[in-house]
Order: sequence, then structure tokens, then C-alpha cells
Amino acid sequence: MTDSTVVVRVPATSANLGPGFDTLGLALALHDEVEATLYEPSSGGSAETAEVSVEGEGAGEVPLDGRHLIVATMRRTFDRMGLPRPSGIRLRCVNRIPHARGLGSSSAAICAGILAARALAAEPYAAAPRPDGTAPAAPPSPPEFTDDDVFALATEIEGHPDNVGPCLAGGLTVAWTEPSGVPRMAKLLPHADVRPVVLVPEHRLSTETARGLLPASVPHADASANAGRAALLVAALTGRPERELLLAGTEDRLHQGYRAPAMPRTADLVARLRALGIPAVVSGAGPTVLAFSTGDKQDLIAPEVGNDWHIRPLDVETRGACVVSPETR
Ligand SMILES: Nc1ncnc2c1ncn2[C@@H]1O[C@H](COP(=O)(O)OP(=O)(O)OP(=O)(O)O)[C@@H](O)[C@H]1O
Ligand SMILES: N[C@@H](CCO)C(=O)O
Repeated sequence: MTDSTVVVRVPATSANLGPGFDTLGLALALHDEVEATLYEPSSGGSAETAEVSVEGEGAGEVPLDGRHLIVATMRRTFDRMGLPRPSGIRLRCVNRIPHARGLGSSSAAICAGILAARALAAEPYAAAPRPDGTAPAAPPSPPEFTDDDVFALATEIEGHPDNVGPCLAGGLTVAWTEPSGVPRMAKLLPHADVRPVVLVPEHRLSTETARGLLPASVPHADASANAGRAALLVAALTGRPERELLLAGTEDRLHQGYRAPAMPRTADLVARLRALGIPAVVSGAGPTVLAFSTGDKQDLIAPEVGNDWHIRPLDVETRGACVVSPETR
């Protein structure tokens, strides 16, 4: 059986955008690329095998075996599609999205794994034996695994849809969950004058830690304030952006304040930029800061940022995650 390979390209994302906790997200033109191959291990393979190489972000840190997030996600996707797991998965990862900084690295890895598995399932592959050692059934024809299925599985693995939505669709997404538990999203395109700048610190904060700081309930007035600001922000980002509207539309009372003790330098930088009239928020679960630069205030950003932060102006990515080679779908 011949090896089959796909290359998947996935963007960074910034979630929340201030008031849109677990709802709003924006795709950014900074990408990870993953070459995924299904192969038959030379030993004949009594178990599932994985070989991973990583260049760039996360190199020397993430596991290089079956515990790697993309490998684990690919196996879970084969399970979800009702197909036998492949016996060998080989990954070559070129990572540009910093890890645990609030730029959606885990979401990008999960989306990459699901899209790679879906594309590779379309070709014959060597399947691993079942856990009881018996031979797997011949892979049936791959089932239809829709874009909605991809979004639902990625959200299930990631735990929230606001990074997954823009990672898959590109642009600005509004995500919500149906009463049945099914996640949904609507995609919008921000105005071409929307200019995101991310300010990325060296230090990290895991999403899990940041979520642990949130209270179980919030005052009704705070929820109401955020609803209004989130609606305003969508209008401000999709129309010609006006700084005053972006500033008002990026105010938040639901998460940034509660998380500030875990990222005091981020909270301080957001406060200083906002005092200068620059719309700035915590990107995702932090500690990166996302600012929307507007011509008149742009030059004020750099002097506020310390030497150990990277200032990165990034375009909005309008396309989202895709299989770039071969074009199988
Ligand atoms: N490309 C990748 N390959 C393997 N593991 C990854 C990859 N990207 C992220 N991870 C895993 O996910 C962890 C980071 O996930 P986490 O949810 O804490 O932060 P984030 O996704 O970068 O930020 P946020 O969710 O706030 O935007 C990394 O420490 C690593 O364990
Ligand atoms: N909405 C999520 C984004 C993190 O990826 C959070 O703030 O916890």
C-alpha cells in the first residue's frame, strides 16, 4: 500500500476580542503548516505508530509520539468517522503560532489534525490492529464528514468555539451553541481598514489556568454591558472602523478583570493603551495583547511596549484552514 500525504495550513486566531467571551474570534495571517502522512510501519506494526518532527514554535517542548495533539486529534477523527485507525502517522510540523500566548495554537493544531484525517481517509491506508489484536475490517468507503462535523469535533476537543470558528472559516466569526449542544457559527468579513497588531510577550499562560480564574456567575449588569459592547464591536469591525466605536466596543467586564492577577503585565499594558485611546484587549486567554491600530494613534503603541514583547502587525486572514496539497476536496 502506498503512503499518502496531505499538507494542511491553519491560521492563528484571537478570541473574545474583549466583550465577546467564548463567542467572537478573528483569524490572523500567521500560519502553521502540517504535512501528514499515513504509512505502513516496516515492522508490520503490532500497534499504532507515530513519528513527529517539529520546526519553530513548540520544538523541543511538545511530545513527538502519539501524545502529540495533532496525532491524538487525527486518531480521534478516524474514530468519529467510524473508520479503523491508521497504523502509522508521520507529521512534519512547521509552527509559527506561539504556544500558550492567546493566539489559538491549540485550536490550530486540532483543526489541522481533523482536516488532515478527513482528507487522508479518502484514500486507502494501512489500518492498525484492533485493541484486542484482531485484524481491522477493511476500511469502508469514507463517510461524509461535513464541515459542520469538523467544527463540532474541533469544538468538542478544544472546549469552546471562538478560536475554532475563525480558524476554520477565516475572517471574523460569531459562535454560539444550540440548546442541543451543537455549536454554530456565522462568518463576517471585517472592513479592510481593520488593522490588528498583536503584542506577544515571552511569558506564557495556559488557557486552562486562565479559565480557572473565572467566577461561576457574574452580575446581571456586567452581562448586559458586555452584550451591548459585543454587538457594537461587530458593527464597528464590519463597517469603516472608527476609533471611538472600537474603543467603546472592546470594553469587557466578564473575563479580563478576573484574570488580571495571572497576567498583571498584560492587564497593565491594556490599561495604558486604552488610556491613550487605543482599542486594546487581551487576546484569547492571554497573555498576548491585541490592539486595533488606527492611523492617528499607531505611533503610540511601540513606546508603551517593553523590549521583551514582540510587536507584530498582522493582516486578517479571510480564508481559514485549508488542505493545500493535494487539493483533495
Ligand atoms: N502545533 C501544536 N502541536 C502540538 N501541540 C500543540 C500545538 N499547538 C498547541 N499545542 C499544545 O497546546 C498548548 C497551548 O494551548 P492553550 O490552549 O493553553 O493556548 P493557546 O491555544 O496557544 O491560546 P488560546 O487558547 O488562549 O488562544 C501547548 O502548550 C501545547 O501543549
Ligand atoms: N474564550 C476562550 C479563548 C481561549 O482560547 C477563553 O478566553 O478562555
